[in-house]
Amino acid sequence: MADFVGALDQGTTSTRFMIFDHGGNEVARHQLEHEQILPQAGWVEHNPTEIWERTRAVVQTTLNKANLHHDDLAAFGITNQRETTLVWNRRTGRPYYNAIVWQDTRTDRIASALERDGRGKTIRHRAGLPPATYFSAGKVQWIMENVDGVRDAAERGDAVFGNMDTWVLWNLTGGTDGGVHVTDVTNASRTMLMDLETLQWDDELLSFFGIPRQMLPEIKPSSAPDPYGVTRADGPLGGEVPLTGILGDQQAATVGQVCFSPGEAKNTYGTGNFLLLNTGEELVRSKAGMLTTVCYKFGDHPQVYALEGSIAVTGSAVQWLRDQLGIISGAAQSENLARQVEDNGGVYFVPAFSGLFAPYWRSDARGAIVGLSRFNTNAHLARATLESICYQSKDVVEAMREDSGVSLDVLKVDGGVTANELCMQMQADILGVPVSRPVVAETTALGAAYAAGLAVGFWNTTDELRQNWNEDKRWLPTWGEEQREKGYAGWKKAVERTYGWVDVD
Ligand SMILES: Nc1ncnc2c1ncn2[C@@H]1O[C@H](COP(=O)(O)OP(=O)(O)O)[C@@H](O)[C@H]1O
Ligand SMILES: O=P(O)(O)OC[C@H](O)CO
Repeated sequence: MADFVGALDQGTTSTRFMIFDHGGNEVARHQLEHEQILPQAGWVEHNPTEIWERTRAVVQTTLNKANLHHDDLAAFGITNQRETTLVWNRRTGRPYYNAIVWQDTRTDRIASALERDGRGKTIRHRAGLPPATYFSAGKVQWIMENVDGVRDAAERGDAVFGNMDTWVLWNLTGGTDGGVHVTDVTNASRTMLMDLETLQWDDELLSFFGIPRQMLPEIKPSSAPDPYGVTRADGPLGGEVPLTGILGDQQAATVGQVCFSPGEAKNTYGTGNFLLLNTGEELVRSKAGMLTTVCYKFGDHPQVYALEGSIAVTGSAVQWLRDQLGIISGAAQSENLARQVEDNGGVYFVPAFSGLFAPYWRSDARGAIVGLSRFNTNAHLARATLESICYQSKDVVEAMREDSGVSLDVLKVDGGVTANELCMQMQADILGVPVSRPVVAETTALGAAYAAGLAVGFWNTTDELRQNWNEDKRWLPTWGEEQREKGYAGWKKAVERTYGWVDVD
């Protein structure tokens, strides 16, 4: 058996390829950003051709950096930004429209109609998701209604739908020349089209959005001993490697953090934040604004479910300070700027750029900075931005406790923002719970590598994977209860100020 496993992480801001050894250690990586296309307020798109080109480039460069070849890889795993929606022509390989990103709010009318006319109740029960702009089905409907020729092509069987896992897999396995059209259960569970119990596309859900079944990829397990396909020899790997793992990126991070037992949770801090709690084989239906989602399904083993608190804007609020306001020149500088002041100076920033996701699900909310006085500076705003990441996480931890009865005794964290030591200290203070970061912070790619490697016997059991997890750093709470309650009360008041800002009806 080859000595390494490769994993592609096609994320919201960048695409990276990483190679891991048997101990779960990183051997090499390369990463490239892609353009965020913002055609109008609330719209976010990616160019799928650019994403495929970036994929080719990162795979080739990583192999070159490590001086490895395709036959050094026992398996290839894919993880991806979830929900982001693409429709392309299976004969020409050409996309009909840019990929509509999960953060995009153009489908707010579609989502609010679902809620008004009662279909939302069926979607909540069957798909485990609230009707919101976030998920794929409304985006497919929008493309069919607004892009010439797509509906006819879909009915003829020419136009196909996929999230980014499916797009990358289709291209890696051959594109118009034999590409496979497949997704995994975790990605399918984010479309609003899959029945969470049967793990199959559901005809009634499809009819809500007018989506013909032949547009959809085949749903497979997240770890597939019978491979989805092999990389084509004239592709970026230059040879055949079995493609045996696919996980949506947040489920991948849960696997990379070895949260294999019910009650174990992780919080990933990237463009947005995503807290997932493993609920085992039990499908827990949320009453507190969490999503029910498939956590993973390894081969023939029963599927494992999770409760998820999805937050749309966290790291991207830091990017906003950099790109739109220009008050920092890089994300890391947010820490230095925020350290210039002792506290938020009364300022709260609710970055509801895409409405509010969990646990509020308010598509009528928009961002607000409140509590300003003449005393405040950029440093207070930087601090309020980092605090907003932590307060939004507290909101979902509270909701999770309500749904599951689980009180976390430690929060496992990962993702780009966890490099920010001040933010992690604030998180421990605001939650009143220790925060723990692992040595291998790239848990998303690692989780996809684990799924792919388990399928081919590179790793044999989840217990073996647990041995690979080691703590890098732990932050302990320093605030008293009174300070914590006062700070949180201010946050809750600020959140209320964002409601009803846009009219979605
Ligand atoms: N030191 C830092 N402090 C605060 N935010 C950071 C820092 N470093 C990176 N980020 C934020 O982390 C995000 C990138 O994290 P990453 O895990 O790569 O995200 P994604 O997988 O969503 O592309 C960006 O939004 C960036 O603003
Ligand atoms: O690409 P990320 O890390 O921002 O994750 C995006 C999520 O999968 C959206 O649901």
